[in-house]
Amino acid sequence: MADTSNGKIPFSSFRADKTAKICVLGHRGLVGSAIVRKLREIGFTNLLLRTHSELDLTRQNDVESFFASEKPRFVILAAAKVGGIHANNTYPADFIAINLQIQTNVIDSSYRHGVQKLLFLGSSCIYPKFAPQPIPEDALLTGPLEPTNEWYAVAKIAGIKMCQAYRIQYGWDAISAMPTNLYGPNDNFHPENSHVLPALMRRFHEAKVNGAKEVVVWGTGSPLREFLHVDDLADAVVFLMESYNELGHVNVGSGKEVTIKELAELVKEVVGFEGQLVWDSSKPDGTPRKLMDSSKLAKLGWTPKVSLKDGLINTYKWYLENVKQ
Ligand SMILES: NC(=O)C1=CN([C@@H]2O[C@H](COP(=O)(O)OP(=O)(O)OC[C@H]3O[C@@H](n4cnc5c(N)ncnc54)[C@H](OP(=O)(O)O)[C@@H]3O)[C@@H](O)[C@H]2O)C=CC1
Ligand SMILES: C[C@H]1O[C@H](OP(=O)(O)OP(=O)(O)OC[C@H]2O[C@@H](n3cnc4c(=O)[nH]c(N)nc43)[C@H](O)[C@@H]2O)[C@@H](O)[C@@H](O)C1=O
Repeated sequence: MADTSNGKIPFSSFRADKTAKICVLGHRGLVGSAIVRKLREIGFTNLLLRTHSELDLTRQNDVESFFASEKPRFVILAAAKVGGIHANNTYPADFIAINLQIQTNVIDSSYRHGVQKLLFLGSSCIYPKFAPQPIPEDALLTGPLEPTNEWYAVAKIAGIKMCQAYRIQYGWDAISAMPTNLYGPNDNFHPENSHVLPALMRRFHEAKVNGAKEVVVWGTGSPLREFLHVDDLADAVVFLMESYNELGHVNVGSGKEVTIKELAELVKEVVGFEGQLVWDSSKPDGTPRKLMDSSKLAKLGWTPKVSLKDGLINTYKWYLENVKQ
């Protein structure tokens, strides 16, 4: 593996010691659970995990005591207040305050208690609403944000900047990954507060079971979105922990985009719903397009594996086995 260090922080292998204590925060969520699966699959044996009720990451003193006593070597921060367009638009205070609290507490305590490397997860919504497409990393802070998720985006931008500031001031190895829209096992299938893909999977499934003739889909169907299976994201996170230790954040996308209408048709087919789609244009479309430029990650040597069709089939199987009543 090539030495990708920036010359300031010594580069050391993440995979070398499978007994290293790795703290994955948010391990029961979509992303955290996939990262735990991946780490276990490649042989890590000393994972440090806490549920939200065991450790509320918004509580500074509790986070401080946790890091002081546990002293993990690596931290992957996948705990956050997360939701789809409706949740982001309806609970702006929660999205900015909870995310700022969690990430500030975790990043600062990790640094002060000797964590060797931390990975922070942002989101493609950090970029301006009308960023150039595909969106390169340096489009950050070049224009106004999409209003439906600006509160969450501002918190995530602060997280990236905090990692950069600690690297610059203290020479500490904190890196940030920016995933595109994700989906897979352990997603949130809430009817209103979830993201589009799990929301539609549940709605089409319930319509099929109940013999409904129509399913309502939000917005106009014209926005374009890029989807990445969460197992690919987990693989990319491990790859970045192993091979990246520079200042700039890194986009993680599939490179493939679909309109919401195309996505709805695909989910409908996978679920086997045979009725009609009805578009509710009173609901927001959000940003018109957000395809990320993931060439930086590709040049480092990582590419995704799971196609959207296969990922949908795998996720619906998981849904049938784990979620439906
Ligand atoms: N889902 C997506 O499409 C995308 C996600 N991301 C990023 O990936 C990360 C993980 O997202 P995702 O897995 O989808 O989110 P989930 O909502 O599935 O999981 C979030 C996890 O964080 C935990 N959590 C929330 N608040 C607290 C708290 N105060 N203290 C302790 N734990 C807490 C949750 O526990 P509990 O449920 O018990 O509250 C849950 O386990 C986030 O940073 C998100 O921004 C980035 C791009 C796209
Ligand atoms: C990951 C990302 O997720 C959010 O941004 P978003 O991409 O707009 O996310 P979304 O999945 O909620 O919607 C995508 C599109 O799909 C349409 N849509 C149709 N029908 C449903 C539906 O039933 N539910 C939802 N949620 N959307 C629907 C919806 O109107 C929109 O046009 C941000 O929170 C942001 O913070 C963020 O990081």
